[in-house]
Amino acid sequence: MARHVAEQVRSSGGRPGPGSRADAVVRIRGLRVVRGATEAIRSLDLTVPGGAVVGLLGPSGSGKTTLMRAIVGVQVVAAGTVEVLGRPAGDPSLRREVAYVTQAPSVYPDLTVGENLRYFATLLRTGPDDVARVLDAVDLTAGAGRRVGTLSGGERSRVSLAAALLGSPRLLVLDEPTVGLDPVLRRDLWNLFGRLAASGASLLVSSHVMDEAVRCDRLLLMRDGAILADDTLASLLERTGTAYAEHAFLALVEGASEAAR
Ligand SMILES: Nc1ncnc2c1ncn2[C@@H]1O[C@H](COP(=O)(O)OP(=O)(O)OP(=O)(O)O)[C@@H](O)[C@H]1O
Repeated sequence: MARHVAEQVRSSGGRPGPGSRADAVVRIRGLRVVRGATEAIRSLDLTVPGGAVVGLLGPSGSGKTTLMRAIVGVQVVAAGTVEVLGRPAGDPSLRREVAYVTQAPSVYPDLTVGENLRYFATLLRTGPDDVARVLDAVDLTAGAGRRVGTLSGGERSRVSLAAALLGSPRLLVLDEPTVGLDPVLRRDLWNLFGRLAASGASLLVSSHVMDEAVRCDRLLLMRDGAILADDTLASLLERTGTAYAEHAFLALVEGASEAAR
C-alpha cells in the first residue's frame, strides 16, 4: 500500500485554464543527484512545457528514471531546485495533480482489475464513472473481472496506467509505459497520450526506443545524467542532417565527444 501511494503521487485540482497550455509544468535549476557511487544527474536545467507529450529518451542508465523520481518528489537530491505546477516537487498539495507510473506494476495481483481501480478510486474519492472511463481509455473494459495476477505484463502495465488516470491528474509522469507491448497496443497508447495532451494534460514519457520520438511534441534526449538536446523532432533532424531520431541522437553524441576533445 505505502509503495503504491508513494508511487502514484497525486494531488487535487482541475485542468489548467485557457491559455495555460504553453505554461511550464516543470522547472528545474541546477539539479544534481547522486545514487550510490554514481552521479546520476549532473547540474541539469530544464523546463517542461504544459499541454504536450514530452518524450524523455536516452539509453539505459542515462538518468531518465532518476529525473522522473526528482520531478515527482521521491528522489533525494544533492543540489538544485525542482518546481512542479509552480510548487516544490513532492509538495503534499501535488498529490492528486501528479501521477507517476513506475516500470514495476503498482497494482495488487490478488485483486481483479475492477477491484484495483475501485480501490484507488475510493482513495481518490472519484466515482464509478471514473473507473469506467479509465478502463475504456486503456481498453480493458472486457477484462475488468480478471485477477491482475493472471494478466500478461503488458495488460498489467495498462492497469497501472488506468490507476494513474483516475481523477484526471494534470501531469502524468510515465516511466517506459510501452515496454513489452505489441505494436498495436503501443500505437493505441501513444494515441491515448495525444488525446490526454489535447485535453490539457501534460505528459512526460520515458522510452529507450528512439522510434517513439515521432509520437512526441517535444523531445528531451538524455545521456550520462545530462540533457543532450531539448527540441522538437523536426528541428533535431534538421540541425543534425539526419532522417531518424536514433541517427540524430548518435550525431549529437559524436558532436559532444568531439567538443570535449
Ligand atoms: N538505487 C541505485 N543505487 C545506485 N545507483 C543507482 C541506483 N539507481 C540507479 N542508479 C544509477 O544511476 C544511473 C541512472 O539510472 P536511471 O535508472 O535513472 O537510468 P535510466 O535512464 O532510467 O535507465 P533505464 O532505461 O535502464 O531504466 C545509472 O548509472 C544507475 O546505475
